[in-house]
Amino acid sequence: MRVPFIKMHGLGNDFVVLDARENALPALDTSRAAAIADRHEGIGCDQLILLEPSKSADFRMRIFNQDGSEVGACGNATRAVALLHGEEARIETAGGLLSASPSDGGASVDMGAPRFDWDAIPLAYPMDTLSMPVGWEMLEDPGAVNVGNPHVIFFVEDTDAVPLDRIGPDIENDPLFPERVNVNLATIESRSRIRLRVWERGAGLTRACGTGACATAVHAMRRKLVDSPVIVALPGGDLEIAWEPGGTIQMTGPATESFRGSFEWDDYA
Ligand SMILES: N[C@H](CCC[C@H](N)C(=O)O)C(=O)O
Repeated sequence: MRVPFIKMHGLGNDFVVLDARENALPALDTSRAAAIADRHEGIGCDQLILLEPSKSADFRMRIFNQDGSEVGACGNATRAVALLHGEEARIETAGGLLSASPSDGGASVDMGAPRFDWDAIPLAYPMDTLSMPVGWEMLEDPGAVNVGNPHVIFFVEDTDAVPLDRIGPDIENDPLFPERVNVNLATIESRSRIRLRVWERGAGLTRACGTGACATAVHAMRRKLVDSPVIVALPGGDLEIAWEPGGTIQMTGPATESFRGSFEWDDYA
């Protein structure tokens, strides 16, 4: 069975998008998702995105990390599929109902309300998620936020001075995080700008992480370190994040279609 795909990215965080809204696809399982996402033997991407019909929204977006794990949110992919859809969209995801408005070269997305309770992150036991009494090597005093997926955020003097490729997997897989976690390293440059590097759950170091930018901005606002809106500067480029306590998170930034192609479904088992 020949299957078309659209290759897209948000600030270099890249996706293979399968659009099954009109024509259903056979069930996509973890191993097939990982095989398609494999950068050496597959098409290659950070996340595989599957669009399907929805009973409660314009369409459903399913998100599979490069390791095949299915997760609840992907900020950069939400902007990409909004651009692909081409008009205002309400999008059903496992992490909640989102609304997106495409603009030229990108999109603005209402990412829903952040959650802070320890069991909403989730953590393995009760803890203050605004200032957690835990640490890994030179990283300490993190915060945790769920924005449809779990994030832990550390403030550091210099994001480039931390060996995130070595420490990231240790934190991602720590038993404190029963569903694993995305690891964010942030430097507060001013009250209107944050520098951010992310080790993503199930994908590793990426050039950008939209939900990481949302979680980090909200955490920095809760600690009264920045104002809203704030620019989050990722290796791949900038996102603008706005939030007020009690409200939902607004994320604005670019999205790009790289190319289109097709592949033989049965080649990826
Ligand atoms: N790795 C994330 C999913 C992708 C998030 C990221 N690519 C974004 O733009 O938000 C997780 O396992 O929760």
